Amino acid sequence: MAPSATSTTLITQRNREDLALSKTLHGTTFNEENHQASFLTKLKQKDREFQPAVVDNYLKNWKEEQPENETEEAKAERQSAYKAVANSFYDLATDFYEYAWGTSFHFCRFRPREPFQQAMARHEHFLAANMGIQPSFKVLDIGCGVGGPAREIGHFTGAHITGLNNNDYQISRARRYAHTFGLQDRSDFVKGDFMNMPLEDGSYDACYAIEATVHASTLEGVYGEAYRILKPGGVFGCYEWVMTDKYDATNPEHLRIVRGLEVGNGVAKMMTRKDCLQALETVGFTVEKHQDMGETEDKIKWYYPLEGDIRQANAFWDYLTVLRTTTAGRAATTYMVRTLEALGLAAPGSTKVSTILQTAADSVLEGALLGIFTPMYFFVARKPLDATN
Ligand SMILES: CC(C)=CCC[C@@H](C)[C@H]1CC[C@H]2C3=C(CC[C@]12C)[C@@]1(C)CC[C@H](O)C[C@@H]1CC3
Repeated sequence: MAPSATSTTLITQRNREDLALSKTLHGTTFNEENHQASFLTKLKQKDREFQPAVVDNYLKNWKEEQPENETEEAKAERQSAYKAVANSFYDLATDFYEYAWGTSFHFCRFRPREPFQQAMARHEHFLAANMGIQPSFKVLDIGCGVGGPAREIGHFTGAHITGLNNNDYQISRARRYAHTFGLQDRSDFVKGDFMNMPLEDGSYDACYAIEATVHASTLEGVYGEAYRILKPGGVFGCYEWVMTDKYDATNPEHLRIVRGLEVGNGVAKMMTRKDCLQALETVGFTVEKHQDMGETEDKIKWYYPLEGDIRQANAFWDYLTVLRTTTAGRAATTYMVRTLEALGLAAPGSTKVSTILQTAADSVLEGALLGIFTPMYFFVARKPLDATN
């Protein structure tokens, strides 16, 4: 069902509030003329009172220190706050991501001697090719970040891409990048909640999500919306963040890693591989392909930039990427941010953000090394041709 008139008014009202909050936090860095500002300028320009409040509010979503002591009620409360969790996380983390990683916020596989940006693009092409995206297609990118994958897949396939995102700061950046890179005529960006998409039933030929639907409160909710907006016969492709079958929900060590994945990445609840396949089936998709792309014989593992194996870097820019993302590089960033904050050259709260991101990297790496986590559970699913909706 498309949203009713009352819910549309409510959505418009919330969107205005979100935008006002985002503009307050980012200060002048939200403005068009500061789009290209350096990371250091962005750290300095954030609102000095508002940023620490956003950080503290974000962390309050995990009140109980020991994950095994957390009540079902507390977990449910966080799940229902999924929107605020993800929105405040990306308000805080986006500048750090762009500084260290680029404009495509996901992991990828690597071939020997393959430069980082090329590998990232190949990962996006792999998804688009497996989905069979054609130039005539109308495609939705669910949780589009600042639009890196939408631009790459748009150029690669020739299709029209709509990016859907609930974070105003990221949407404004995605729109400006689309202009800079000449894709403004074949892309647009819509502000909205992917659990309640402001889009018509049966209006897209294809949709995809790259490491984004993990921010939903339930996978049935977001996959159900993907199903609704697709035309009969439409295709949904995804790289999903999930806990693998090796994950044991009674193991305190595993629970600690899950907690790190959640706090460090703006995730209200990590789901399992089984939850993912079950949700696709429940909402009516036919699963055509599914595979953990992280569990391969690849010589160079997808997590190498976080692990810090600088020998795998292949291009000049890769050395800079790896230097920023390794354990030492991450610690150096936090040290730099702490010093800048003490000198008044970075807004208060910046060091806490850097520390939250350290937790992200540590838990991603620990989960990967134990084989209990993958950020690239790949699937292609189809809405049946005879679906009535
Ligand atoms: C959050 C989700 C669902 C997906 C994003 C995946 C990755 C792009 C990020 C996961 C961990 C992130 C970290 C950084 C960049 C983006 C990620 C790799 C940093 C390297 C950014 C700079 C900080 O100083 C350290 C961060 C570590 C974690």
